[in-house]
Amino acid sequence: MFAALPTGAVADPEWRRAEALRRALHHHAWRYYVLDDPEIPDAEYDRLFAELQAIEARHPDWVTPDSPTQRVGGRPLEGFEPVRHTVPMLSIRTETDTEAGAALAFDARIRKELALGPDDPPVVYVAEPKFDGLAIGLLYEHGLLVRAATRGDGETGEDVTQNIRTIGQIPLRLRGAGAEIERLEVRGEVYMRRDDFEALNERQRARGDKTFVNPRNAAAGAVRQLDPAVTASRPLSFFAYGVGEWPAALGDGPEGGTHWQVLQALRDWGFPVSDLVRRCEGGEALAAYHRDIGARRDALPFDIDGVVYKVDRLDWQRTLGFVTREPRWAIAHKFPAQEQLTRVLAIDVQVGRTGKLTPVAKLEPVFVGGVTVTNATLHNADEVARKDVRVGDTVIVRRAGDVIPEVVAVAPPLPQPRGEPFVMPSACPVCGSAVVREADEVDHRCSGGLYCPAQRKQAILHFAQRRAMDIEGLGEKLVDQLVDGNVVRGVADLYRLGLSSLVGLDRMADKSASNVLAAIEASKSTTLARFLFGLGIRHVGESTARDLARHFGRLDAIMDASVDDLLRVPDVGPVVANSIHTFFAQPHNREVVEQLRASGVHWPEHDGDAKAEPLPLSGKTFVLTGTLPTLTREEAKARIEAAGGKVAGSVSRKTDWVVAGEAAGSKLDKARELGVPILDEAGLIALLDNPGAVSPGSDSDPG
Ligand SMILES: NC(=O)c1ccc[n+]([C@@H]2O[C@H](COP(=O)([O-])OP(=O)(O)OC[C@H]3O[C@@H](n4cnc5c(N)ncnc54)[C@H](O)[C@@H]3O)[C@@H](O)[C@H]2O)c1
Ligand SMILES: [Zn+2]
Repeated sequence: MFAALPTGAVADPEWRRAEALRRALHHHAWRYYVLDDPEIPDAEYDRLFAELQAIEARHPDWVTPDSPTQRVGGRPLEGFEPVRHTVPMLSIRTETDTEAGAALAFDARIRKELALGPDDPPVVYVAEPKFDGLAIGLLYEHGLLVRAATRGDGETGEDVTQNIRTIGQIPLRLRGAGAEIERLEVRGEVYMRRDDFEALNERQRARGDKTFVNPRNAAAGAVRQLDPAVTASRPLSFFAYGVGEWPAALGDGPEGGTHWQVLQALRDWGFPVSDLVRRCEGGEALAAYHRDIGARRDALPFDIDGVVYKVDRLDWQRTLGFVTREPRWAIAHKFPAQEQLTRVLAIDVQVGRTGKLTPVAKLEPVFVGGVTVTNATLHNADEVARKDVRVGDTVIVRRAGDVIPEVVAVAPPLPQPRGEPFVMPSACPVCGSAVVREADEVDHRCSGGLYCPAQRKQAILHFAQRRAMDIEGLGEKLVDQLVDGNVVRGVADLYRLGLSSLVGLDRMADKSASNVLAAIEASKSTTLARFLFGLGIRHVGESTARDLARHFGRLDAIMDASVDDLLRVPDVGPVVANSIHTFFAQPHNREVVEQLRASGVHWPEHDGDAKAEPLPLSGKTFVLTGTLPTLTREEAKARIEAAGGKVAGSVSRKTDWVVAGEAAGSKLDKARELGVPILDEAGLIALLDNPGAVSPGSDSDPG
């Protein structure tokens, strides 16, 4: 026999859809509330939630008690002590319609529920930003913070007191009259400012760690840490917006008491209360508030996802009461979402003014944070690999405030088969020069600094600056015009400029044009150090340029120097040496240098310090121990130093020779242990007389 066929609701495709939605919403609520690591943007979650609500509204008998529409938040995490809320911490009914009409509809509903007639005065509301963070209940006894709890599932939260104590904006002791209240529970939002969030992610990125999706999840994750030291290391902020239990000491709440008074009291007691909160009379005023805050949203230092309207009179709040998971006297009126799903059409690489390569996702156009976005940054190659973003994937794009849109994560399901993993090109997509990535750096860079069109403006400004070629009058505005008008394509073109190409440019009279030309002409006579610095080779600042000029004396010697040759310059390490070598290995950079020389740029050259005969033992370190048969310590030291060597006090791996005499002690043992060559006096004299003959390794052990 077959099992009975499903009948009634179970066979209904809409019932099956509701089941699927419940399953999906449970999964995403778990990722969001329990793990602080959502897989889909809030807007997507809200869309699924609204769809389920609509089905449940048509079929009230299908509503299950565990339906996400009937519950608040998520289960508390194990590892925290559970805290039962005396007054439940609820959700707020969300109005996703971002048009002003939603405010009017809320006002109309409140008037109806309060049975107000057309002749009654407008209802007074308090309108507040809806901070995008994590709700916290703070319990104070006799003015002292005794417990802090998360919302959890609304009934039971997590005890996060130790973590909350690390947040400077949360008072540990209340001020003024607050100190006298026997028991007070303050509600508010822990959040992370946008700049703090960007800086935190920047640090994560630099360390090669996973970045946070948005400030809300970073804040929630920081509060729900088992180790308070981790919380303390994350920059968290706080706004208070209400009280749970109305303090018994204040009576039953003043007759005619208002939410506005509560906020003022919270301020007096030492809590940060947003100065964006307003009293509004009637629905039109709420709609105006929504528009006003919406227009200022991008400029705020923190994320908000909407505004909250609350009936001001506390007695009316009590009259209106609650439904399952939300109060009837408040509503959240949303703004356009700052995160959306879209598809990656391609991953391009952009070259910045300083040669930095940035992978950028080309997106299917998507409306996010109030604008249509078609490009979003992926920061660097490591970041693309860490997030594993590939062409064809669906991703979460975030655009908040003035921060450039960013791909924050790949969203499941992944397409099958997937695209190829992204690889950084080895040649600059703009100029074809070699792309390099230095040790300990996350960024890839184009090495064609002098030639690369992406870096033209920067290169010319650097070249012309006072400390380099000193071309007075060639500032940013003029360079912009010259490059944008295609009059100048690189530094070499400066020496081909004539009066006709300058006159007629914005703010270029005959006089200033001839001044600039004269300055360009005068710059032809320069020094090798200035010229080198002006080339804009990465890591070659003024002082390195001077060292290079002194050491090599001639430009050709520097251009042809090997990395080893470059390493002989004092203070030049491997990173700098490689950077110089790579720069001159680019044929295009060399061409520009030739063009500059051909236009008459010149400087005095000399043979360079490098060519002077080096002392035979320069760079060698000796350690003396024991009594030598004929030479005193001082004599031995003087003779070593005259040959360019150094005498050190203790033996290390950097020691080239130990010179040991009678009664040599621990230094000799150390030399043996490290395998440092050992000389007796005769060996030392032989070495001083003929440094080439004895090399480290051929030791003559006196013992
Ligand atoms: N991306 C996902 O997978 C996912 C999953 C679950 C939930 N969510 C998101 O979570 C939100 C739903 O959350 P909710 O039901 O927890 O409630 P809610 O965030 O919509 O509203 C209640 C909360 O608002 C906060 N709040 C901020 N400012 C306030 C103010 N001035 N006054 C009072 N409260 C204020 C409080 O923390 C309170 O707990 C939705 O935005 C939803 O998209 C996303
Ligand atoms: Zn380039």
